[in-house]
Amino acid sequence: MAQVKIAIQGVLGSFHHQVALRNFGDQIEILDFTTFEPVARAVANGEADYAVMAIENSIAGAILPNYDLIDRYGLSIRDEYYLPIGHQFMALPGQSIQEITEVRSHPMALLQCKAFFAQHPHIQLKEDTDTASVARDIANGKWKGVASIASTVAAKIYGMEILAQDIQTVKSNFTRFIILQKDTVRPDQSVNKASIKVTIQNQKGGLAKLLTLIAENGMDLSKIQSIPVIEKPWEYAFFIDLVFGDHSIFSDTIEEIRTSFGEVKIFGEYLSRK
Ligand SMILES: O=C(O)C(=O)C[C@]1(C(=O)O)C=C[C@@H](O)C=C1
Repeated sequence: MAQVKIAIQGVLGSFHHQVALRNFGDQIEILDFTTFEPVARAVANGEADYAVMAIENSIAGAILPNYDLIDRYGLSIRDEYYLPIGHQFMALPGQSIQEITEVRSHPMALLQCKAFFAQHPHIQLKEDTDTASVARDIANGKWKGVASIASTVAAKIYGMEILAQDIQTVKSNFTRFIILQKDTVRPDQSVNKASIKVTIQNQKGGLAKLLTLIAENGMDLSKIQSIPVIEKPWEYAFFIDLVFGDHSIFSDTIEEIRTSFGEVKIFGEYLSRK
């Protein structure tokens, strides 16, 4: 039987890879890419069945460009996954932290460890494609003086020594990933979360009106993110996550938003995994 193809950003041992395994099991084919855009494209053109995509982190915040990718490539959200993230500071075995002059990692990983590097100003920070690929490159190139921030799994795979454990600024650190597919997911009535996009013309009290409508319908707004509408300078679209108890209340709310604001795009209706 053909294996399910999952597109991810990052290599074996990256956090995306770990979510793909936890969500789909190990009988999968991984299509790995160095950036997020080809991940979205692979799902849109049918090369991959699903994508795993990080969307926000509890320390570093939202990965804004990914909202735009979901929108532009017309992808649907079928599920979400919250992965606890522990960042390990690792290098070739036998070195001390004092001997490390450079650390390379994914920009989101570097952001999550800002406090640690403030205490080690002799280490230069460099952005790279993903956490695990740097561990792999250090191992292959036998680079001394260079470290990576990656997972314990990546340290094991690439034979790195962990010099400092769990260096993220706050120990309890989570990244929320979404699982994407090309076709619209047909939700059943048990779903209790939805991701939508509403565009509001710049009018007095527009956003307040939208938020009031959501609150008055008893919906829990779990996330709101404004993204500029690039063709129309200074106009914004709002990406909103709603959590609800009753699906019919969600449907009614969407109708009310459509009546007041025009187009509402639904990216997906799924189960909240928080
Ligand atoms: O570099 C990795 O290992 C990734 O999977 C990327 C990524 C991200 O995009 O945020 C995933 C989780 C962590 O927040 C840090 C990096």
